[in-house]
Amino acid sequence: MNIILFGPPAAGKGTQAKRLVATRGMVQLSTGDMLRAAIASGSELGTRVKTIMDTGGLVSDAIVIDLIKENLPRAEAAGGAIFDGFPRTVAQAEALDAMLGGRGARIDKVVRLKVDEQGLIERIATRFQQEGRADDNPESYKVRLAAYNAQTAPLLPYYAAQGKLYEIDGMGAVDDIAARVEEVLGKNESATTV
Ligand SMILES: Nc1ncnc2c1ncn2[C@@H]1O[C@H](COP(=O)(O)OP(=O)(O)O)[C@@H](O)[C@H]1O
Repeated sequence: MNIILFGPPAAGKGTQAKRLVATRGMVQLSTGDMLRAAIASGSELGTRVKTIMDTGGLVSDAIVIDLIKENLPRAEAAGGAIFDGFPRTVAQAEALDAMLGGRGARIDKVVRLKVDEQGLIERIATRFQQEGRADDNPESYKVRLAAYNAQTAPLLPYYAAQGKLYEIDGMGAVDDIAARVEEVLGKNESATTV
């Protein structure tokens, strides 16, 4: 099973992805983690993306599509991928469909974590204090939220049209949200339609 965890920045996608890695043995494919690893390693790619990431912009589709492509075989071997922070544009979603299709696979479900904006702002302030991620500062976070609304939110009708979109309440305790995700993954009935 291949799934996408969907939602605005700081919605809790990474936290839920890690739970699914632990409970289901799936592989988390987080383009944000891959890009941060590239920066930490001091690679040429890392140097190229650092400023864009720190200021909250999106890196180019070609870069993140390549990162996903490199990692698909590993997820396939484990029996499934959890896409976290990818796709973020319609072009990325189309490339993902093509890449999976070429391997005889597909996205099975898209789980949207619905969160309120005030909740996100509080989360990000806490995470900035705890983890010190450069792009969690208030200015960059505003840019990330704007990028989500302009470029990523249009993926909701894209996946709804494919009958793959499931929406859950992303507010509350991590365990409660994890239970909602599990419920959706176990479901056979039809997804949200728009
Ligand atoms: N799929 C992607 N397309 C473009 N840029 C990306 C993508 N994934 C990650 N990035 C870059 O990495 C940053 C951090 O992403 P991520 O770790 O997913 O954090 P969050 O979900 O908290 O915003 C993004 O703001 C963007 O600059």
